[in-house]
Amino acid sequence: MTIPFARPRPAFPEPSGRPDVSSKLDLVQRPRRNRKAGWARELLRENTLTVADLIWPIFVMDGSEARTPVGSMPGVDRLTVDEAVREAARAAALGIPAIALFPYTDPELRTADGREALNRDNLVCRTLRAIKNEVPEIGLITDVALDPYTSHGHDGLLSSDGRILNDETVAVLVEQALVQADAGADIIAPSDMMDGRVGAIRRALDASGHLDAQILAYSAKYASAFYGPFRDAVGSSGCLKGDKLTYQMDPANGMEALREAALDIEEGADMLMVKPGLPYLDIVYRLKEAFGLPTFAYQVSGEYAMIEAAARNGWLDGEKAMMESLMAFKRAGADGILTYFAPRVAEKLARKG
Ligand SMILES: NCc1[nH]cc(CCC(=O)O)c1CC(=O)O
Ligand SMILES: [Mg+2]
Repeated sequence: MTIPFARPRPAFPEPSGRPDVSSKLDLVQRPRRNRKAGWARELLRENTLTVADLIWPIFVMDGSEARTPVGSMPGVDRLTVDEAVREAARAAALGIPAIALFPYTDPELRTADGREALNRDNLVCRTLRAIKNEVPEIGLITDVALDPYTSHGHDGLLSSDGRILNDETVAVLVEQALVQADAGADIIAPSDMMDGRVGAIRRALDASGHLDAQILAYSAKYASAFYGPFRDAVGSSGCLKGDKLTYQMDPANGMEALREAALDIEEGADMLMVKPGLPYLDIVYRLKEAFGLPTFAYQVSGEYAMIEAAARNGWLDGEKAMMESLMAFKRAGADGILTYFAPRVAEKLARKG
């Protein structure tokens, strides 16, 4: 049998008498040679993680000069707009290329139709304008989906018999995307998983002059338990009725991710996203291999929470686990990673020089 990447193995000679314990193995290849010292490991390393690989998701809330911790995400705070501007400036100074914004909407403003998503003065729009004004060099990504704004916590509109209405939802998402682009979003990221939304958003952006607004399509977004802490952060865990299984993907499916991504590319996606991250590295790899489009992975809230929880319990080395998890995304072919660790990683990489 020939083994790829290895030389054919000669048949072992018949044992003759007692084994000679002092004898050396007859090996031509000794892969450990290439790991013998730090300089050799550096020289031969196949992948690198740089600050340019990082996208930082942040949570914004109403008010001023305040931060409130997210209980299930130790180390992560919701930020008022002025604090978000300060953090954006810090991120830009560290070399983080882009920030993704997620709003904690006042529960009073949540409605069945999620109309606050279309308010040109909503939290996301105010944050976009403030950061664009003060930190114009950083890229701004906004999430297109209704869950931060709906009273039922779903990403789309709900019919009276409890179904998520696809085409009706897409019409609202198009408006939401336009409102975000008008307020200064550079990258529009639909995370709702409705069919046809990428094409509809692309056409509307083009028709309104936003030819340069990029679309980062959450093409393969799975119905995942790892979003739990995020739903706390944006305040939708309390109100979410039921589950998202009729629009987010089944964790058992891989081929379906290829079909979803192919459709989004046909419809005009500039970049693809896989979400969650670490449990779905096979999907990252397959999408990158199949399409070669810029492909991102989202190390989601639950992944962050698991590493932080174990680290804070002293069960693992948090810094090392953080770096290893991010390198794994690069090895799988990701062009970048959305991660709540972004500023910590950026600081660590900067210290290394
Ligand atoms: N459209 C909502 C959205 N956008 C990003 C996340 C999760 C991100 C995370 O867990 O960090 C979710 C949650 C969900 O689909 O319920
Ligand atoms: Mg789709």
